Amino acid sequence: MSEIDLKAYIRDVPDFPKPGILFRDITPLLANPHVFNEAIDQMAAHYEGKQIDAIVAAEARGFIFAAPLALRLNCGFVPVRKPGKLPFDTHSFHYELEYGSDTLEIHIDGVQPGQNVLMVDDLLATGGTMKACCNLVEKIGANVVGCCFLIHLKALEGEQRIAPFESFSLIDY
Ligand SMILES: O=P(O)(O)OC[C@H]1O[C@H](OP(=O)(O)OP(=O)(O)O)[C@H](O)[C@@H]1O
Ligand SMILES: Nc1ncnc2[nH]cnc12
Repeated sequence: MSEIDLKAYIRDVPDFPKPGILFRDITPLLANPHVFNEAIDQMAAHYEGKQIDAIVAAEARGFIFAAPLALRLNCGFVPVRKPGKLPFDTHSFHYELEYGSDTLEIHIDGVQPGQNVLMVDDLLATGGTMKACCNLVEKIGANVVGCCFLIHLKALEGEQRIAPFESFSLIDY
């Protein structure tokens, strides 16, 4: 069991990016290689022994955890990006958030039907982003093995929103 208190490396920034939002800033954790490494180790340990072919994550903060975790689990990393950023043919998906809507894209050959896919992001808030990504992966015919987060903001009920997909987080508020 690790002695590192991961939560101690998250900085609270009130009223960012808007009044009333308490922003959970991951940059102190990222700045410390021992702590960052411990977070990736704990994520990898949770999925040890599971068959995972690929990790899918949305830009930008999701990439930070998805890439090292993919190397640790010896599987591919497939990026989901904002419109117009991916160079090859894409599936595009539009989704509703708590306030407003957004569009994301994935390469058509990024995930193959039948693959087991682990979804990764830095933070689960309303679950809108993750639910949209999971729905897309399933529409392609792949299986979502689980959804892995560094941080889970429980009061926003994102876990219920992404159900029945399983979620796992290292730090809960
Ligand atoms: O559960 P939700 O309500 O969907 O919110 C969580 C998402 O919000 C943040 O990304 P953001 O859109 O701020 O983009 P960024 O990673 O580029 O900062 C975070 O990295 C998650 O992807
Ligand atoms: N409170 C929060 N802190 C950091 N990132 C977020 N993304 C959505 N809500 C957030």
